[in-house]
Amino acid sequence: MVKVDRDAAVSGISSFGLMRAAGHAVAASALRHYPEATRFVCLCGLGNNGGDALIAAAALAGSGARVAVYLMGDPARFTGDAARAFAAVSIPHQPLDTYVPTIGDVVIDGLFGAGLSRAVSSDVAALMRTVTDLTLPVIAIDLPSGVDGRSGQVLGESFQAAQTVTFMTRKPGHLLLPGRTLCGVLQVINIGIPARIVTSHRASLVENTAALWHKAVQVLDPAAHKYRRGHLIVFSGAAPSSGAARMSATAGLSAGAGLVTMVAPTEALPTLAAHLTAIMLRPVDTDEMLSDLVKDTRLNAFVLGPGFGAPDRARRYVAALSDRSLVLDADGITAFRDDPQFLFAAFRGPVRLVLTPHDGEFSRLFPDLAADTALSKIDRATIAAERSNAVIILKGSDTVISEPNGRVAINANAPPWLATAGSGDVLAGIVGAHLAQGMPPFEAATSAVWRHGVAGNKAGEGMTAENLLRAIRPLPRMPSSLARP
Ligand SMILES: NC(=O)C1=CN([C@@H]2O[C@H](COP(=O)(O)OP(=O)(O)OC[C@H]3O[C@@H](n4cnc5c(N)ncnc54)[C@H](O)[C@@H]3O)[C@@H](O)[C@H]2O)[C@@H](O)CC1
Ligand SMILES: Nc1ncnc2c1ncn2[C@@H]1O[C@H](COP(=O)(O)OP(=O)(O)O)[C@@H](O)[C@H]1O
Ligand SMILES: [K+]
Repeated sequence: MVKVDRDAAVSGISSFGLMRAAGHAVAASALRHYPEATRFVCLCGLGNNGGDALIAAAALAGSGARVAVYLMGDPARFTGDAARAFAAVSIPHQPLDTYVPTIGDVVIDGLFGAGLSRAVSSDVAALMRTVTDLTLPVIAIDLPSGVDGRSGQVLGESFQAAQTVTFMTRKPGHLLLPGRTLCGVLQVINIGIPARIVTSHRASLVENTAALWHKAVQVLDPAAHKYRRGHLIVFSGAAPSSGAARMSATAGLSAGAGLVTMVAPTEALPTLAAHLTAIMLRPVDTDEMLSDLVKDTRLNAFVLGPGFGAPDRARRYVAALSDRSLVLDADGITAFRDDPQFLFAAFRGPVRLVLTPHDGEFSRLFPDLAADTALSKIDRATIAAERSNAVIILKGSDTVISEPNGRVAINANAPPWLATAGSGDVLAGIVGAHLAQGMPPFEAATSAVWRHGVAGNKAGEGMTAENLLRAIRPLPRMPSSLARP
């Protein structure tokens, strides 16, 4: 946004005009959401976030509302547009430390926005806690103060906003946890910067929507046959833990792989056969049997890990699959905890590995990245993708998907009830189906995470992973079907 602002200024757009538009948008939101407020309390830092709050205060006062303004520091230190706003706005103001939060107040939070660079001071943190304890509604300008817009992390303490009004586009801190929750309801307001300037700086970090992958979705022509839709192989572990892989396989078939074969130890076949119908079975007990299997080049993609157990065997099988498209999940990831470099070295060259770790599994392959609290989830996924030469799906409610050349997507459509046993197995199967259909790994992964979220919303709260399987829907092939649930 700093670059966007700079280009907007170069193209002749008045930066003070943008601040005025921002402040008016905040005032409009305050009046719309809290017509019953006893008073609006505008808390102003000394940066442009405070400038926005001063404009909002003037607009609210101009509309007849009762307004109080508290400044964090000496107003002589205002510079640039914020100084101009201070000069233009003639509202009485008081020092921030004299503010006594009172029931009936609606707080307009203009302390810090994009410029937050260190933990908030202890007095500000104490004020934030008092406002939270009194459950006063907070309208955050750009970001709840205390939330780092780059990472979504809280620096010291933050407001819990009821509403957040941001400008032009969402930033990572609006989508990543805990920032996303602290924003409350997010409004993105166009303050008049041309879209071409915003998109020219979008760089490689985007929200995961159909725009990212719709062109890679397989189009079924009337002459399609099952082999054209891809043949997916899912590895099963021993019989008692074969449910996870069955869910991956069923998800793969529902997600559109033309054929799915489960490969399993002979002892597990009766159990699998009792549960499966459309999915084929093939016994593999030894490395020789596996090398026979993988001679078939029509097998387009493999999923290994859910319920697999057997770390030694997992490592040998993965080595035998290193020139194929592979989704490595769960036990398949954990199998490499003592020697992640072996895995990464095996998959050099064109990207063909998709890793689907939750945080725990991530820390087994990338312990240094997991331990580094200075890294955001985006940083961790990006470095991990470069290091492993794999597409990384770093799961959670704010799943981040990254690829080795630096593209990163943040997913935002997942409902919290996806946190249920087996839901990750379903995701692995969907990714496998997309790879089997020939989607490039990053597109296969991003579209699978999105589709998993749509299925979760469709299945609804209280769903189990079985319900999720039945809620898998076709992928949109047009960017116009972007609408998020
Ligand atoms: N295109 C846009 O997005 C626009 C953004 N505007 C506003 O401009 C804001 C960014 O303005 P600034 O860059 O001035 O940044 P801020 O207003 O967020 O704060 C910056 C100041 O606070 C200081 N600071 C940082 N962390 C601190 C801490 N923990 N304790 C005490 N002081 C701290 C910084 O040194 C800096 O002086 C946005 O968040 C938004 O509200 C608007 O004015 C209009 C246009
Ligand atoms: N709070 C949450 N909100 C939304 N999605 C979640 C949440 N917690 C987990 N998920 C998603 O649910 C899935 C869980 O996968 P995983 O942890 O591997 O579980 P399992 O091994 O039981 O299948 C992942 O896709 C993850 O992104
Ligand atoms: K703020």
